[in-house]
Amino acid sequence: MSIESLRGQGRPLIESVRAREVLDSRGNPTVAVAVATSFGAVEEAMVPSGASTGAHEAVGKRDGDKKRYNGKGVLQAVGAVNEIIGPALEGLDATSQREIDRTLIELDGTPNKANLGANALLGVSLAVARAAAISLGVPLYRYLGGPSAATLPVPMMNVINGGKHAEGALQFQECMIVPVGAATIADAVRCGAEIFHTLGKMLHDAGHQTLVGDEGGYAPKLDSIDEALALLVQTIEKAGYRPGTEVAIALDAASTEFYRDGTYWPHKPDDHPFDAAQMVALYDGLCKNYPIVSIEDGLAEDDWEGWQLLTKTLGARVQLVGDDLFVTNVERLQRGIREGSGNAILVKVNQIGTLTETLDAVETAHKAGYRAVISHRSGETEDTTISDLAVATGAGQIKTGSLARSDRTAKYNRLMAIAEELGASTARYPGRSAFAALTRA
Ligand SMILES: C=C(OP(=O)(O)O)C(=O)O
Ligand SMILES: [Mg+2]
Repeated sequence: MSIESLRGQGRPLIESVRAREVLDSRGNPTVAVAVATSFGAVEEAMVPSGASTGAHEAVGKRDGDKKRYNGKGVLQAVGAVNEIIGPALEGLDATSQREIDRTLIELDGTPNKANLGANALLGVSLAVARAAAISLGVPLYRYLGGPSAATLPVPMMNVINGGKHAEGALQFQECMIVPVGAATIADAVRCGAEIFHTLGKMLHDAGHQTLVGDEGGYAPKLDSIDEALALLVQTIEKAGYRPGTEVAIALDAASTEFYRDGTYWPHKPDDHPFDAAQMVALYDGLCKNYPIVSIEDGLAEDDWEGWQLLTKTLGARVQLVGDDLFVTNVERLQRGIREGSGNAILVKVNQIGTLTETLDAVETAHKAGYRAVISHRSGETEDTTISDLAVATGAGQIKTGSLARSDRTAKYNRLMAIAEELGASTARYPGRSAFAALTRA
């Protein structure tokens, strides 16, 4: 028997691929895909969706039929999986993820995956990986990351929601707490929950409403980012932690959302406009006054020049994360690396649409000395694949919302389960070192 004929033997083959429509955390429809293998494994993945989406993201397919889910139905994407993608993958080795993702990209045939839909492709790509892992009897993080998958991520927990994720609140989209002083992921989660509840009480006592936004953080009507940050520092102290040393702060300005005609409007729509240099000065001031370790989308998605200035000014001291700027896209990331824009990438699986392209983005970042932060979307599901992905890639950081709403806590709970499975002597929690500058290759 030749080596060729042996290839594939003993491997789990894809027997069926089935998609269906399910609800996400905003009550909008999204795609769920189940993959069955010849080893008897059946695993499902669900696709998230963003609200402050970047212009350069891969495009998920929505039906546009106003009579179903106000035009947001995903039956076309479901049909693409059941009628086109599934039949093309049946019989393939489920462990050949790179070949499968290439097939998905070719079947779609467009640069932004608008033809079959990035939601259709991603659901299949993730479900294949999940089914392959279960078929081989290994957890997903180990299947994807091998023996080096032992680093739990430091979470950036979004406790104050603004921008597009909460009505009438701050322009800045996310104010996050970062438990850099915790010893384990379980300690980090407990610390986050304690601060979250303390914040709720402080907001209530100050007469603010304590309803939560899309990512489970509070959404008080605060006048300025300064007010939000001062409140966070006070809350961290009140909860019994030292701001900066034990719990740091991270921001996602999501500034593309308040960028119009070449200027930024970081305060209120009727306040005065800022140019990029003024925005950089604003961040410089905030970083001097508050223990900020990370700023995401400080400038807009196509303001490459502004990003260079931001990086020159703050890049040695602060993590500068490109979300809408890089959209988990290797080509855009490579431009940023060449030009010195940012020093970290936010990694969202549905921005690019396949697992291997996501892994390539993380690898490209790490090789260039950029950090990678694995991230949820504002519209999520109970799917916890990103928790495994964070451990598999050794990214060291995750952004997955607040300590309320089960679409967010599912990710934290999965991380704690992974840590327990690895065991205390194996699981690493990098703490502050997750934010130390990587050496450039
Ligand atoms: C998670 C985010 O929000 P969305 O999913 O709405 O893009 C983000 O901007 O980082
Ligand atoms: Mg963002």
